[in-house]
Amino acid sequence: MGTGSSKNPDCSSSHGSDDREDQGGGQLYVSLKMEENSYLLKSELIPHVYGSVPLVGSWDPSKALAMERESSSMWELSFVVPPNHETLDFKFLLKPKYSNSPCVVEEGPNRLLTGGTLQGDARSAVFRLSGGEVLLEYRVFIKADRVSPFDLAASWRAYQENLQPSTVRGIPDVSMNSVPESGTENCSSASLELDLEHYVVPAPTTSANSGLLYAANMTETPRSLSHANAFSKAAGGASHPVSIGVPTERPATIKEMEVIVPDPTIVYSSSGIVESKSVGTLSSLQKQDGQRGLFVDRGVGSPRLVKSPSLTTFTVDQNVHSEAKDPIPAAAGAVAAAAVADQMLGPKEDRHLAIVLVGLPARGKTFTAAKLTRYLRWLGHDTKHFNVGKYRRLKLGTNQSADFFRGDNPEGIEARNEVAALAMEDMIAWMQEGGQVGIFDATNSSRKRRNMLMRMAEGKCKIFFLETICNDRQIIERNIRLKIQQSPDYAEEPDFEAGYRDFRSRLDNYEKVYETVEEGSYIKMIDMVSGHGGQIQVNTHLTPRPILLTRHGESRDNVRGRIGGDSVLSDTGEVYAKKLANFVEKRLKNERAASIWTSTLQRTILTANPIVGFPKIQWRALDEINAGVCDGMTYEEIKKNMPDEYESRKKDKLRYRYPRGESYLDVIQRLEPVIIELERQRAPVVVISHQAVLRALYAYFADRPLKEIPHIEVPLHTIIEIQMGVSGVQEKRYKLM
Ligand SMILES: O=P(O)(O)OC[C@H]1O[C@@](CO)(OP(=O)(O)O)[C@@H](O)[C@@H]1O
Repeated sequence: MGTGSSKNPDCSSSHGSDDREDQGGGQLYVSLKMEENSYLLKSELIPHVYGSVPLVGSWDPSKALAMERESSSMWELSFVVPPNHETLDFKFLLKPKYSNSPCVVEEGPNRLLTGGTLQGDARSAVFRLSGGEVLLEYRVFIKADRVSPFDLAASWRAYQENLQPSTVRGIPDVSMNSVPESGTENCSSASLELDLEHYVVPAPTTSANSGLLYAANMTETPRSLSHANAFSKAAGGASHPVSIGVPTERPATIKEMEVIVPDPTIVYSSSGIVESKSVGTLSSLQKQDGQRGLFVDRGVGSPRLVKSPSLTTFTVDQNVHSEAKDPIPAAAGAVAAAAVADQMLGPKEDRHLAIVLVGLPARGKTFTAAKLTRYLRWLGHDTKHFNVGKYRRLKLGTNQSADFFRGDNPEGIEARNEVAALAMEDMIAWMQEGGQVGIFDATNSSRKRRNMLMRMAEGKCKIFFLETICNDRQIIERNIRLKIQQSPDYAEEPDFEAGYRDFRSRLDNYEKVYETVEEGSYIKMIDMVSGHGGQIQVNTHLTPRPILLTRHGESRDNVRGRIGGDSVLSDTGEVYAKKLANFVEKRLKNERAASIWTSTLQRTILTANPIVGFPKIQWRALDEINAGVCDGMTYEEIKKNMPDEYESRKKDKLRYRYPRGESYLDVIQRLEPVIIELERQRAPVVVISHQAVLRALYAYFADRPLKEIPHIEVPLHTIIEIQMGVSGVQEKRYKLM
């Protein structure tokens, strides 16, 4: 039975065993916990699990699965053992958090789980550190339950409370194939070589997708640089002008990035709060109705997302606290801000809005700003990201020490205000040329600075503050370390510790004078990444995870050239479904969790059918654009019988709405909850959907302009892999047939 081949685990080895035997049927849900009994040393050591099956690294310590903190003393990890690995040998090991020193494997024999039963009685895990002198002991709790595939999928955390019974052709909304469908084997490894690279095809090149699609380093560059080629002119004669003639569109380097976690796209923790207040300039908007709320037709299986952030943002702050226990979608701060923007701009496209970020350094402001920019652009608002740090670096250079940021350094304060004012001037100038939403990214940490910005905005644009507050020391610590590694401010600093000390003292200087926002209109994001009392959400978004987008296999209607409909797959489409299953198995074989999302239409469900081992979710929001009265017709028939409709669509495909059907803009709107859920997911997702829908989803990730969406190439039988990482979004295409 199973693999269970017990190699002697050795921390320095990196070979694996994958001698699968297919038993079929079994599905073990394993839950492992480790409890610390003292904090001594342990906070620096992350417990991991590794063992005999590929899922837990095939005895390769570098592929061991990390446990996550469940509470201050408890670590947790749960996973599903694939059906053909009913026997699982494993061990716990400790990996140092920050250094490269070797990991430490627990003492004693391997732990053995056979058919859901734990052999032996080891209730603790003992580790010997520092050459055997220090003994660390953890209590361990191991639980294995045999679950039916359906139970497993249905109990899947993200969807636990959100399922509605399906009325669609008797197919469950959530399902999980535990056994390969008969016939799947025909198209096994033989037809799809192991080397997935063999199937890579170039993505259609656009200015936007040459490698890195969107990242925070694409923020605006001072106009004075692009217009006059001399920054110092517009800078009001401030000291030390830097290089003249830096190209505005110069290629980004990682070091230029201002990417900082925490990532606000992480699931809300129990204590995650979005506070909002609408006063002054926004008050008149409270009267607007909620018709333009963000969440429209969530579709089957979509999460029940409390209530539309666009409504919440207009309530008084306390109301929102009471909602904090609910699973508000991740990125909600950004989404809430987007909703405000959406409401404020409304149908009158000539309005201008400045979203001014506020927060201490290392609180994720730039990350939020970049996300917000992409999201608002996707919604169709002309949006730009102005990063004051970039202005400062271009004007004053990258080597400002912590003293420059002292609250009692008048020259420093003046120079910083000057660059902030310059960025604000640029933003307003851009708005006067038609720009709609400016994201103003700086600490803006004193009331005086914010007053200056409000004065500058008077009569020119509306303004609201988006404050990010994080009280979790661990997260701040991690962000600081990332900052030293990634910020251009420390690019020239070879000594990490020196950089660390300098940034710490910069932070102290900011903390001394920081004033939380109490004026104007604001949204506060408070501890959105962390929680207390066992709810720490670790930002696994730091690890890139793929999103695979594909159309269904060719359908019978595709063969006939008929649009819409709900036909089954053609023979070619069925071959694709098998190849896709094979691809997914290989591409995601090292992932401990992933899910398959389809629409509710047969052609996507059937395409997903041969994929085994992952939960499948149907979303009505992923259904193809509704062609209304044209559903089931060919384009030729529409042209002949409804020439006006045909011409109107040709003229403006983005806005054209099929009679009794939908437009691309409608599709974009109904996809919002899908986007939010995709952002929130920490595991890979395979989205099997349709041409129009995938164009809209792809455009979001690729940051493609709205007007291009209906024309984006999304061919059949091709997988678009989107990699979501801190440094931006990357794309790879595989053509399987
Ligand atoms: O917006 P256009 O370019 O017509 O593309 C959308 C059309 O794509 C089709 C195929 O022609 O999608 P699908 O992949 O779901 O079959 C039609 O059903 C749908 O109406």
